[in-house]
Amino acid sequence: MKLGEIIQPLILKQVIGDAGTEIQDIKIDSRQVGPGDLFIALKGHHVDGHRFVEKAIAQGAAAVMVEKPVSADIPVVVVPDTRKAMAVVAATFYRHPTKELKVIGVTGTNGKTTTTHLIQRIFNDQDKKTGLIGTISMKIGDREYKVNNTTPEVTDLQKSFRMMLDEGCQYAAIEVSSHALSMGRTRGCEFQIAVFTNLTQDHLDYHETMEKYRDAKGLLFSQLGTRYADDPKQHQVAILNADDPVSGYYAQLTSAQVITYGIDCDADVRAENIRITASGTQFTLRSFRGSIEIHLQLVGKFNIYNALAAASAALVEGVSLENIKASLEAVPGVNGRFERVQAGQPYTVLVDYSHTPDSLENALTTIREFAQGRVICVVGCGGDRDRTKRPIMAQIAEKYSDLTVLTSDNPRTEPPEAILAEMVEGIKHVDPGRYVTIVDRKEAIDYAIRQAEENDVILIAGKGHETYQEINGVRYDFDDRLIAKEAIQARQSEG
Ligand SMILES: CC(=O)N[C@H]1[C@@H](OP(=O)(O)OP(=O)(O)OC[C@H]2O[C@@H](n3ccc(=O)[nH]c3=O)[C@H](O)[C@@H]2O)O[C@H](CO)[C@@H](O)[C@@H]1O[C@H](C)C(=O)N[C@@H](C)C(=O)N[C@H](CCC(=O)O)C(=O)O
Ligand SMILES: Nc1ncnc2c1ncn2[C@@H]1O[C@H](COP(=O)(O)OP(=O)(O)OP(=O)(O)O)[C@@H](O)[C@H]1O
Ligand SMILES: N[C@H](CCC[C@H](N)C(=O)O)C(=O)O
Ligand SMILES: [Mg+2]
Repeated sequence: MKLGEIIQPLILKQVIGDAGTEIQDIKIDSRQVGPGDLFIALKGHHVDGHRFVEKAIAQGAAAVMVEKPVSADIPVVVVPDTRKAMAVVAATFYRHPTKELKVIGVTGTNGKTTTTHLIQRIFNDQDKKTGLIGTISMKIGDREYKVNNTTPEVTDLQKSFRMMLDEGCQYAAIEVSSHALSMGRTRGCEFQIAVFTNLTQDHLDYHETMEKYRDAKGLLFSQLGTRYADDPKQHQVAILNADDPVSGYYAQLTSAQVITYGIDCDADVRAENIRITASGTQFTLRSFRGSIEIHLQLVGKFNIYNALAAASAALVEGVSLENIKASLEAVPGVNGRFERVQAGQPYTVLVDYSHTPDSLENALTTIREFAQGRVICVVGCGGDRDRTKRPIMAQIAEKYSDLTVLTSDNPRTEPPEAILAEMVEGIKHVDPGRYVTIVDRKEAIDYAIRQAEENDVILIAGKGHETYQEINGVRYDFDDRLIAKEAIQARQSEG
C-alpha cells in the first residue's frame, strides 16, 4: 500500500518526501525493520524510539513516522502523537479487519486465559473458526505463534486479525490486559463482545491505585456499544460478572446490551447446585435459553465463573446449550492451570499460574476442599512488578497451607533476596516452623517434594505454563512441571 493511502485518515500530519512510496509493512521496533517498512517511533517507558530512526533507515525503512522532524533521505511523516497515529494507520494498512472478524475481548484480573480458551473451544466445535490471542500464545487453526505480551501492540494485533481472516476465521477470542487498554493497544479494534471476569489486586506498580486499575479495564466497556444493527447478531454485548461489585460500574459505562453471569447474585446466566471434587466440577447452568447440567473436567469454583462467561458469549452468538455443554465438558484443562504432575507418586503435585493474591487464595481454598493430607505451597513473586502484593501473597500461602516454601519467580532486575524479604514481612509473626525461604526455585521444589507424605497436595504457584526463569534480563530454561517431575523421580529412585 502507498504511504499516502496509509496516512490518508490522519488529520494532522506533515509529509516530507514522496507520499507515493510503497510500504511493505509497519514496524515499531528498529530491530525488526526490513526493506520497504514504515518505522513508527514511539516514546516508551525505557527509551525514546526516535533514537532508532537512523538504525531503521540503515535497515531499509522506506519511510518513518515521528513526532519531531528528523533529517532523512526517505519520506518522513510528522504527527502530534505517534501512538495514536499508529492505531489509525495500522487499521488502515490491514484493511480494518475487525469490521469483518467478530472479536470477543476478555478482561479482568484472573481467568482471561482460561475463558478465552473455553470460548475458542466452543466456537471451533461449531465450525465457527476462531483465532486466539493471549498470555500463552496466538493460535490460528492448528498453528501456534509465540507472543511477547498478553495483548500485543496495535500493529501486531491488526496484523494478526488480518491473518485470522485470511485463514478463514469468523471470530477471535482475545485477552485484553489493563496495560493494553491504558496504552491503547486495542485502539481501532471493534469488539463484538466484551467479557469481564473479575477485579482484584494486581499491577499496582503500573496503575498505582485500584481505581485507576478499574478504570483502565473500564475502557473496554466504555468503548463498546455504539453499533446497533437491524440484525441482533451484529449488536455489541457486554458480559459482566454479577458477583463482582465493579460490574455495576461497567454496566453504566457501556452503551452495549449487558448480560450478567454469576453464582451468588441473581444473573442472566447462573450456576446452581454446585459440586466440586478433586477431578472436576458439576453444576446446573440456568440461562435465558433454558437449563442444562454441566460436568467440567476443570477444578475449582473459579472455573465455574470462567465456564459461565464463555457460555454467555456463546449463547449471545446463538450456540445451543447442548453444544455449549459438549464443548465445555470436553476441555481437559488449560496449559499450566491446575495442571497435575504425575510420576506415580502417592501425593498430588499441581502447577498453577496463580500469581495474584486472589488467584492464590482461590487455588489454595479449592485444594483445601479436597486435600486429604497436608497442603504444601511453593510460591514467589515477580520482580519489577507490584511490590504491595508480596506480603499479601505470603500471608495467603501461610494461611491456607501447612507448609509454605517461599522462593523466586522471575526476579527480573531485582535481587531475589530482597523480594523474598518483602514476602516474609507479611508473615514474620507466624510460627517460623510454618514456612521456609529457599531462593533457588529448583531447590525449593525439591524441598517441597521431599517433605510430601501420602495424600499431601503440593501447589507450585505462579509460573504455570512458563518455561523460563528471568534473572537480570536473561531467560533461563525453567519449567515447574519438568523440575517437579525430576524431583519426584529423584526421590523415588533413592527409595
Ligand atoms: C511497560 C510495558 O508494557 N512496556 C511495553 C512497551 O515497552 P516500552 O514502553 O518499555 O518500550 P521501550 O523499551 O521504552 O522502547 C520504546 C520504543 O522503542 C523501540 N525500540 C527499542 C529498542 C531498539 O533498539 N529499537 C527500537 O525501535 C521499541 O520497540 C518501542 O517501540 O511496549 C512494548 C511493545 O509493545 C511492550 O512489549 C512492552 O511490554 C513489556 C515487555 C511488558 O513486560 N509489559 C507488561 C507489563 C505487560 O504489558 N503485561 C500485560 C499483561 C498483564 C496481565 O494482565 O497480567 C500484557 O498485555 O502483556
Ligand atoms: N475466574 C477466576 N477467578 C479467580 N481466579 C482464577 C479465575 N480463573 C483462573 N483463576 C486463577 O488464576 C490463575 C490464572 O488464570 P488465567 O491464566 O486464566 O488468568 P489470566 O487473567 O489470563 O492471567 P494473566 O493476567 O496472567 O494473563 C489460574 O491459574 C487460577 O489459579
Ligand atoms: N502477566 C503477568 C504475569 C506474571 C507471571 C509471574 N510468573 C511473574 O513473573 O510475576 C505479569 O507480567 O505481571
Ligand atoms: Mg492470561
